[in-house]
This record gives sequence, structure tokens and C-alpha cells, in this order.
Amino acid sequence: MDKVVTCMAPVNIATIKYWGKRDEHLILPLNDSVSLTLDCDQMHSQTSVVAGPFVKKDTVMLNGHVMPIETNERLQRCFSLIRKLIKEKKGENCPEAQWNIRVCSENNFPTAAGLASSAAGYACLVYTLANAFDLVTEDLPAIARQGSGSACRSIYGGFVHWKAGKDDLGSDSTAVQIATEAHWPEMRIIILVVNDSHKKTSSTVGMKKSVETSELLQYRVNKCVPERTKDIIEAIINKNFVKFAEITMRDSNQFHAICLDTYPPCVYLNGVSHEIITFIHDYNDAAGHVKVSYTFDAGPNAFLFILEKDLDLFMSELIQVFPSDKSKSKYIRGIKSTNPDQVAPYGFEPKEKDLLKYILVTKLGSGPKCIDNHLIDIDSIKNSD
Ligand SMILES: Nc1ncnc2c1ncn2[C@@H]1O[C@H](COP(=O)(O)OP(=O)(O)OP(=O)(O)O)[C@@H](O)[C@H]1O
Ligand SMILES: C[C@@](O)(CCOP(=O)(O)OP(=O)(O)O)CC(=O)O
Repeated sequence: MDKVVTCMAPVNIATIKYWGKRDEHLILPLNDSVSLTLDCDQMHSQTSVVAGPFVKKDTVMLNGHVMPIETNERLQRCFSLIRKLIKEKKGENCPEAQWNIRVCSENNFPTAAGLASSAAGYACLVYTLANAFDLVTEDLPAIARQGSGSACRSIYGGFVHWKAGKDDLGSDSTAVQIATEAHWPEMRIIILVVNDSHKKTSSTVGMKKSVETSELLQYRVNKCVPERTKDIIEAIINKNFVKFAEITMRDSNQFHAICLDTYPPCVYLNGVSHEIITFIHDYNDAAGHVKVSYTFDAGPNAFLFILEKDLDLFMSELIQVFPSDKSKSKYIRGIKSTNPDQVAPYGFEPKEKDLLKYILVTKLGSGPKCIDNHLIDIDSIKNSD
């Protein structure tokens, strides 16, 4: 192959959380999860792949730095699973399965900062490799899952259900799309970035500790998640925002309760996270109706869900309660408000300035997409290794 293929993949945010594996090696989850795929316009991973007999060895660059493949079992697994797929689809002796691969990837948002970069990153890696070798088939979620569990959900747009499955080899642990992003186009997502630096305990380590030490996890897995998964899928299909919002908040709260029930505890939320939670409930109480919902991953950053019709009013209250000295364009990013001069409806007490680093407003998005596929001068690659 003397072409370079470039693809983009989105971030996804879980409203029913994946937390705990039944198989660490195959990355098989204990429970189902449900997520929303975000628009690539504001947040995405972008990955380019070149492969061929002229590439001297497998290399992966991330944000300009070499990712050591030799010590990264997950990267190695993604490469070997793609090569296995090449043999399955193109024949055991297909020369392409022996080619070395050069990968160059970057995120347009903070990496390893609790903003789901591994989900977008591994989904992008697998999708780009599949495009480079003409392998785009239904197998991709199962491969992306072995890069990072939540990555399997970024293979689809809109609303996605990752079924935990029961098979020991994971043949039934895959992602399916519940509905496309066009199903609920009014949905908006507001990301409140409290802290975008590396977190102390990664999701991988945190959930392993929960499986080993939490006494509440099994109840969540066996009792809570099956019912909530069914109910939230129903709420999504019926576009019942109030039901969707309550289930999302309850699952986020329970997920963090499990983290606190882990020993030693995984403390992902901080004081600002709790101020956000209180503000959202106070706002909904003042509105007399659930207008906005929150969820937190393994970090202090908040992901809010709100319908477009309620966005401007809420944003006016939000920036009054969480003020900043930053310029408005730096502080509020992404989709612009249609009514920037909206007056805050409830006049809540402003908190101290700059509790939030910035706010990103986005919407639902589609799955990964191929954005470039062009021929290259092989000599330029041969001499660049
Ligand atoms: N574009 C990418 N291509 C390949 N791998 C990536 C990419 N972006 C991130 N990763 C991998 O994901 C790791 C970060 O995953 P980690 O789970 O620690 O953080 P996160 O996914 O950003 O946060 P969280 O999982 O809590 O939402 C990186 O160290 C890297 O190994
Ligand atoms: C809190 C979460 O975001 C956990 C994500 O965990 P990862 O998918 O990052 O974990 P690994 O499978 O070990 O790579 C909840 C979720 O996204 O469902």
C-alpha cells in the first residue's frame, strides 16, 4: 500500500457507567453501559496510518510523542487483531498481514485528563487501520474494546449500548447503536472542565480496585444496572428527557459511591464537582422541572445534558454562578449561544471566580469518519524512519 489514510473518531460519555471487568485480559465488562457520542467538531481524535513493506517497524506517535508499543499490551493487541482480520478476510498468506504500520495520532482536547481520550483514541486507531486495509466490517467494536473498553462505544454515533455479554471469550460483548444523533437533535452537552491535568488513579486501575474491594459493586451490577439500562433506553427512544436526566444523575452518583466504597477509596470528585451537583439540583428545583442533568466520569469534570430550548437560560445562570475573569471566547467554547444577553432567571449567589477552567458546549455526533486517503511518495517514508 502506498497511501496514507486519515480518520477522525468521537468522544463518548456514558450515562450508564461501565465500571469493573469480568475479564481483565479481554477487557470484558461486568455490566452493560449506555453512552452518547459527541460531535467531532469540538472533540475528536485524528489518526493517520501508513503501512507497507517499506515501513521498517510498527510505530505509534501520539500528540507528537512516541508511544512505546513494546510495553503497551493494548496497542499490541489492536495491531494483532487487525492482522488476524486481514488474514480472515484476505487469506492466511496475504502479504499485508506482514506489513509494518506507522501511526500518527492527536487529540484536539486534553489527553488522559478524564475527558475520555482513550475511548476516542482507540476507536480512531482501529477505525483508521480498518480503512487502511479495507476491513470496515462489524468486527470493529470488539477490537476497539480491547484497546479500551469504552472505545467500543465510539464506533457508533448517537446513542450507544455496550452489551456486557456472558461468553467467556467475549463473542457477545459488543456495542450496538440505540438511535442515531438525528433521533434527538435537540440534545446539547455542556462540559464543565474543572481540571484537565492527569488524574492520580486511571479508570483501569480504579475499576480493578473496585472489583477487588467494593461490597456494593455486585449489587449495582446485578440489580441496579439491568433495570436502569432498560429504562434509559426506553427514555431515549421516547425522548423522555426528565426520565433520561434522572437515571443519568442517579447512575453517576452510584458510580462514585462505588468508588468511595472501594478500599482505599477512589476519590474522583472534588469540592467544585460537588458545588456543580448542588447547583444543578437547585436550578432544577427553581425551574420546577428537571431541565438539566449531570454525569461525572473518573475525574472532577462535569458533563451536563440539556435540551436546546433550555440552553440559553441555563447558560446565563451558569456563568453568573461560576464567573471567570477570562475572556468570554476563552471561557465558553464550542456552540455559541443564540441569546448571549439572556438574563439569569433565578439570581443564584455567584461563587468565587475561576472555579472552572473552561466550559465547552457541544451536541450529539456521528461515529468515526475517514477524512483523507491519498497516495504518498514511498521514498519520503523510506528515508524518514
Ligand atoms: N489518540 C489516541 N490514540 C491512541 N491512544 C490514545 C489516544 N488518546 C489517548 N490514548 C491512550 O489513552 C490513554 C489515556 O487514557 P485514560 O483512561 O488514562 O484517560 P482518559 O481516557 O482521557 O480519561 P477517562 O478514561 O477517565 O475518561 C493515553 O495514555 C493513551 O495510552
Ligand atoms: C468512568 C468510565 O469513563 C470508565 C471508562 O473506562 P475505560 O474504558 O477508560 O477503561 P479500560 O477498559 O480499562 O480502558 C465510565 C464509562 O465510560 O463507561
